[in-house]
Amino acid sequence: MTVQKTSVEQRLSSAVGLEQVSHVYGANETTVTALKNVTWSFTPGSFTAVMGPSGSGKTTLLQCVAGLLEPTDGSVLLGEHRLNGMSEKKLATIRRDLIGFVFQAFNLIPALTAAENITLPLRLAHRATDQAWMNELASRAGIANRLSHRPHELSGGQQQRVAICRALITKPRVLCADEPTGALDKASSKAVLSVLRDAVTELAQTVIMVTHDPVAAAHADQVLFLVDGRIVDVMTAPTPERVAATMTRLAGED
Ligand SMILES: Nc1ncnc2c1ncn2[C@@H]1O[C@H](COP(=O)(O)OP(=O)(O)OP(=O)(O)O)[C@@H](O)[C@H]1O
Repeated sequence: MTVQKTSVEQRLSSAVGLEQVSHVYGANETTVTALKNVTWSFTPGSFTAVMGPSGSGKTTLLQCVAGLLEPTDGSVLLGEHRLNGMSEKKLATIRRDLIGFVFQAFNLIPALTAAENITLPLRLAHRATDQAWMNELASRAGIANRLSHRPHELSGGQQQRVAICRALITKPRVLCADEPTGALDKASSKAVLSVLRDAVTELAQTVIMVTHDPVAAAHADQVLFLVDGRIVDVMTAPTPERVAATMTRLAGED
């Protein structure tokens, strides 16, 4: 089954719209088609998990959404901005202002404190720090008493929460997270997922998270399932058991 949303209303009310997005890596006889005609609308203020077998195109999809990768075909719309064909300069500004990205490996700067890591995107953009916002984020993430620590003095879960604060400090419209709990134990994962959930529920963020973990996916409002570069199923109000059952079924069909 291929699930696609195409109505004009859905596109107009979307935080991110993908229209017939395809992506092919490589050239000539060594090409890999990672995404095939994906059309989807991510509703503002929603939490979406993206799942699928290894190599199904999840990271490629997330990178297209974040403007880190230009699809070989189709369009990516970030609200009113169409990313295709945009100059690298404009794209960099859009990424800086409208997108937050969280990686499995945290990617914090070791020599900077947690507070300095969080405010780095603002300093790079020559913007002042809104101290009240910084304090709110840090306290929501439960790291307010860790702000003067360097990354090596923090647990993995705390480092990921710093990374989420860093992604949210610019108040981006969309937060993209690529396996944010992939390197964390159960308790740290839970804490990180609750920060992402709060970002959606209380800060009206749009969160798109790639994960392999059915428990993590169950924190989302909906789960997109990718197989071979296509959305093949969508689940709303997911539970770990239903997500795991769908993954097992899809692996069997693969
Ligand atoms: N830079 C690249 N050059 C060539 N092929 C690539 C490149 N990046 C990804 N691919 C291929 O594109 C396909 C989709 O990759 P992608 O990383 O998006 O999948 P994924 O679902 O995120 O996988 P995983 O769960 O293993 O991280 C795979 O077949 C992969 O080998």
